Amino acid sequence: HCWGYGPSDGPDKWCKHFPIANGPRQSPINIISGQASYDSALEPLKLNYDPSNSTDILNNGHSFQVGFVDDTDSSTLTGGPITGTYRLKQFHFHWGASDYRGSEHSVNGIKFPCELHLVHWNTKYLSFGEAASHPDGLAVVGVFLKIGAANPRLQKVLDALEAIKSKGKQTTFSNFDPKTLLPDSLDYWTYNGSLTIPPLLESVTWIVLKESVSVSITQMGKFRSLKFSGDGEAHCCMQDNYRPTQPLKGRKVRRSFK
Ligand SMILES: Cc1c(Cl)c([N+](=O)[O-])nn1CC(=O)Nc1ccc(S(N)(=O)=O)cc1
Ligand SMILES: [Zn+2]
Repeated sequence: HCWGYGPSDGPDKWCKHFPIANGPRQSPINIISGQASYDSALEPLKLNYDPSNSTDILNNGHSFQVGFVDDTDSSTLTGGPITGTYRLKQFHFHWGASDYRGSEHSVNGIKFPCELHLVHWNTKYLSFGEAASHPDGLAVVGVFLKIGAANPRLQKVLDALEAIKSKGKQTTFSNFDPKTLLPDSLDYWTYNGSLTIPPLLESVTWIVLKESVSVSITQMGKFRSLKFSGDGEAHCCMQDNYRPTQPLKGRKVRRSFK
């Protein structure tokens, strides 16, 4: 990759190779709750995941992701602000070097230590890659993680990190239900945005949950024990892998809750 999160290849430099970085619908954004308008037409989110669809966990050099087979409609997102059926492709996280930063979205200027992204693609297109090039192609559900009690639902994911410390490492990861990572309430904010890492494609309907889930300081340490670097390269801790918030440029943020 010619991009990363360091001083020479980080978010402020991405526009050199990806001019869309300065586009009209970039993500993430700071959500100002008082300016988000309630839309009674927004439906409840419907997330139906089949745990047998989870396949692997991979350190891709900028985060780690859990992959899902997406050749049938067995793990889907419907309802919410979207029309049609979107299939789960993968989930991953962004986090900070300290507990005071790490999330990509912020709420009234508040950053969280970590943010989970569940990435889905619109089945009106033939594949994720095809969908990623259309304005209604992708839908990502964002969940904030807040420092508190250790989250037992995270433990299976964090235990698997031992096997994928460095870039390119991958191992099997089966029978995991990502629904267990979600908070009780599925109230959400939604807006039209983009991928938050290159190619920064403006094809994402963002669905950011209002309620956070907990993560302990020790569990945060596990995230930070990963490496951006590959085996044999100079060790570079995987942390601060988040993009700063981007200008709203006139976009409206809606909320599903009163
Ligand atoms: C761009 C692309 C294509 Cl096209 C394919 N593919 O398999 O065809 N894979 N990728 C990579 C990918 O998924 N990037 C991605 C970037 C940001 C996010 S985030 N943080 O949720 O905005 C989610 C995903
Ligand atoms: Zn992400």
